[in-house]
Amino acid sequence: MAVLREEARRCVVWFGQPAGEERAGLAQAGWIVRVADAGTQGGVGMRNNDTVVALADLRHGDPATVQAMAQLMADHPWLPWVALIPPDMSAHEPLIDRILEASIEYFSTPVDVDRLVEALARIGGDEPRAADHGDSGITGRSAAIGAVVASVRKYAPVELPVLITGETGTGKEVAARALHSLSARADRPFAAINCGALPPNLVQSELFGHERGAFTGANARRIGHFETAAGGTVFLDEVGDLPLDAQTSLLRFLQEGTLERVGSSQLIKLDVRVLAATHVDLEKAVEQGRFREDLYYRLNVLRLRMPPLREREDDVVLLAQRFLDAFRELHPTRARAFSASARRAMLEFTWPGNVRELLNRVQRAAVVAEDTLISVNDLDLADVLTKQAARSSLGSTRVAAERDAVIACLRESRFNVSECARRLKVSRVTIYRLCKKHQLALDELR
Ligand SMILES: Nc1ncnc2c1ncn2[C@@H]1O[C@H](COP(=O)(O)OP(=O)(O)OP(=O)(O)O)[C@@H](O)[C@H]1O
Repeated sequence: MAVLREEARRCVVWFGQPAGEERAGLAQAGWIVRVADAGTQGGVGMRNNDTVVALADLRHGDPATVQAMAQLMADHPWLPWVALIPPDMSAHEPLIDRILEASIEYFSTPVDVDRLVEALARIGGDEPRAADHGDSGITGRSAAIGAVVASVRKYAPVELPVLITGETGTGKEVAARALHSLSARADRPFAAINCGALPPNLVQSELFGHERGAFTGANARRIGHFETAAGGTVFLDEVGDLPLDAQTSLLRFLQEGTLERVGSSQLIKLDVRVLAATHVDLEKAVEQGRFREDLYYRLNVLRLRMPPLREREDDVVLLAQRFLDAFRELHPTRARAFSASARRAMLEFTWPGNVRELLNRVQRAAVVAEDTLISVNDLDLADVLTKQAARSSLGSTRVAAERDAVIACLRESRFNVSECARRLKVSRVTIYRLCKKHQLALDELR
């Protein structure tokens, strides 16, 4: 029996009246515009697999429509909102404040339609599944992760080592698994070994195995990770932590495809692809004599750099929502999505622990959240917004100081622009530019 699947659509629920040009721009980018008004109750014709973004067009903020927006917000708290704000918008009513607080992006009117389309693509996704990169298992829609996936697809079928670099928690192991699963070795074993976690005296035997009686306590023959992964892939995480004797054995394996178990002189031929990762600077380790230069060149044939999360702004909220959805499948929680300030804080934060830290914070927030929306406090990121506010007030203090300095100097120079420019050691053009920037009319100042 044929199974009919409804195609996913992208809809903007527009509270207000889109101009012809706005409607056409969105339609061209593949968005269906549904105009909503005071009569719109709860249901706005969304289907489960549709991507929906709500738009508060405050050019037409009549109280009944604002009320309908607030109702939709209450019924569907996880809906993302954007707001269009007219330049002459007067004092806020509490309902409008709530809408602005819930909005991820604001646009002053007249609207720059290209920017609006870009924002909607960011919020709602370019294509319904663009974030999954097919079968690679790597999630993200940022340009940086797109470049990683392109390299992974190129490197996967090539039988050469790949050196994966990147800060802790950036997904180096995820990338290694993708290289394996997209290679011809996909149905053979994948062994991930954290070299830094192995006791130095046991590294050789863990990797390459040992014979019975090879050392005190070796009561039986043991097969190492390389032999266990025969035909497949070995991923050596923190390869810079390998002791020098293990580096020598690894180099021989890469050059000749053979290994010796500890306590044996018999050469074993093996087909294993080696992937390695490091979060430390291996070049420096080579300079300091802690890492063999010849091994470094062997491992570094193909190089993959995993970008830190702070360079993947477009992925942060997407990954957070994925982690929350995965958590919801396994555990009971009220949380379904993130508040607007939580999203802002996630975008502002620099994520020193990268994707792993994001995963941990989201899981913790899902446990402590008492609402359907995860708040900035649930994520323990309230400080981030406080610092941002302090920075922006510092910015506005600087602007005010610049304005005051220009006015004072103009007064002292009896409004002679050339004299003022000389005193401030800038050009006359700069004085005119500053007057324009701070909306200072020379005639009115006199
Ligand atoms: N693109 C991604 N999509 C989904 N989950 C990801 C992604 N990247 C990383 N993760 C998750 O983040 C966590 C850390 O990833 P991973 O262990 O691959 O990082 P790493 O760079 O190898 O870290 P370390 O340097 O500490 O070994 C894992 O739980 C992983 O599943």
